[in-house]
Amino acid sequence: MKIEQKQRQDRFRRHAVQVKEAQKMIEPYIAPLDTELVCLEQAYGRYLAEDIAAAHPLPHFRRSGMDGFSVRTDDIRDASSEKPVCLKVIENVPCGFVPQKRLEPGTAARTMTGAMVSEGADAVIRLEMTREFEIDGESYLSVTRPIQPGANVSEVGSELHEGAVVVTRGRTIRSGEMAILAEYGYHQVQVFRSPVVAIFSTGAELLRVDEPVQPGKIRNSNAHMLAGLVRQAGGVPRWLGQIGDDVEEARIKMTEAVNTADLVISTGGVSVGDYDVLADLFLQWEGKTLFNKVAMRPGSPTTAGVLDGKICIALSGNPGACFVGFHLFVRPVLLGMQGCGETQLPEFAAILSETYAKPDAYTRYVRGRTVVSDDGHVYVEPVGQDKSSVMSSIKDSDCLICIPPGKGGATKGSLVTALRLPNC
Ligand SMILES: Nc1nc2c(c(=O)[nH]1)N[C@H]1C(S)=C(S)[C@@H](COP(=O)(O)OP(=O)(O)OC[C@H]3O[C@@H](n4cnc5c(N)ncnc54)[C@H](O)[C@@H]3O)O[C@H]1N2
Ligand code: MOO
Ligand SMILES: [Mg+2]
Repeated sequence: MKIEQKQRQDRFRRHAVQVKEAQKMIEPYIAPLDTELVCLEQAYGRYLAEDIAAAHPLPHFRRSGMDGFSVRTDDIRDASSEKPVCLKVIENVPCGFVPQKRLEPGTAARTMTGAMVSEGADAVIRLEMTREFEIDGESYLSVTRPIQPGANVSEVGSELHEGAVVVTRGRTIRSGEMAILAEYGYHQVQVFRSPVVAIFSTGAELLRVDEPVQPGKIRNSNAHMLAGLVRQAGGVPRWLGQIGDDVEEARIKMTEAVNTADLVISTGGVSVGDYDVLADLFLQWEGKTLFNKVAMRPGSPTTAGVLDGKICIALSGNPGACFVGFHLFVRPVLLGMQGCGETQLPEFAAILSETYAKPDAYTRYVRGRTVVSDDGHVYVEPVGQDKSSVMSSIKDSDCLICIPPGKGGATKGSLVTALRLPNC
């Protein structure tokens, strides 16, 4: 039998692994990258490489929650409109200042929101609940009702106690984390290095974006979609260009990719067609092929392997399949390389808003949109054309609806599982 013929038969003879099984096959090769120190301004979107513990309690002083007066609630326990209580104002405490005097019975201090509550005080009464007046150049206030001890005072450590772990290693730094890091004085922070992801595309039909459209040819949309998806997952895309349908060219490109990146993704050429050169490469390369078929649609010919310790994921050329394959297989690797524990897309249960009749032997990941009804029920609806070759509906999806394998598809009103897509 000629080599070529044998190869073709090998290409047809594929064992489809389940999605979870395929993910597990990649897992042993995922390792967190080294770490680096970046300044806080550059830290947004990066993944923390250290636990952040509260170096001091928060707040670290007794803080007023209102513009008002620090008072001793005992002093005003019996205050009423008929019998107002008068307190002498002994000092004025703006934000950022330390009160100089302790409150003795019958006194109060003017204390603004965010300022330190005076010693001896156990509450802050709001300005609106008091009437101020002067006698002989001295300030007083009159109070006509009592307030609860602790009112409008944030006690030391009431938000965070000293030593509490506030942000854990592997967490993405977003606005809330930025705030905590700033509060605790992290002008620099240790983060995981961003994985460099080599991307190359195969296909003689591919045009660059700046080339005029030609009969039979298409512009390379996958490469740009993937660059966006890689960025979204914290990676740095490294575009290695597009190659024709030549297995030797693919071999050279794969070697270059492995030598210059932490992770490799390619698009196209993984099915059983005459020019599916990546499929051929994975049958005769020096690397270890992990799987070359997954029991899913779109993206069943998605292939993965390891070369020189680097994970190489060959995504399908069909844009819908490329998109789904990225989320199920590439994104978890990228997140794992950045120390993130939660690498899979979050699952949620929802009601299918219309029947999805297309049956399949494999699980389908249908591009969908989430809608919350007025009565609070969560629905998911397919976002229009769902063929693997359709690209234009990708932008409208915020989830992937999982349609289980079987003859019937899934009917309107049935409960389905969906995977939440990150903001792509
Ligand atoms: N006889 C069979 N044919 C096909 C099978 C099969 O089992 N038996 N599987 C089908 C399935 S499922 C899929 S998915 C596709 C997979 O195709 P490939 O991954 O080999 O991708 P290509 O053949 O290179 O291209 C497919 C399609 O996608 C377009 N494409 C390719 N690259 C890009 C790009 N960078 N940007 C935009 N569009 C791209 C390409 O022009 C083709 O139209 O195979 C089925 N066939
Ligand atoms: O598995 Mo393919 O991606 O359905 O079309
Ligand atoms: Mg093909």
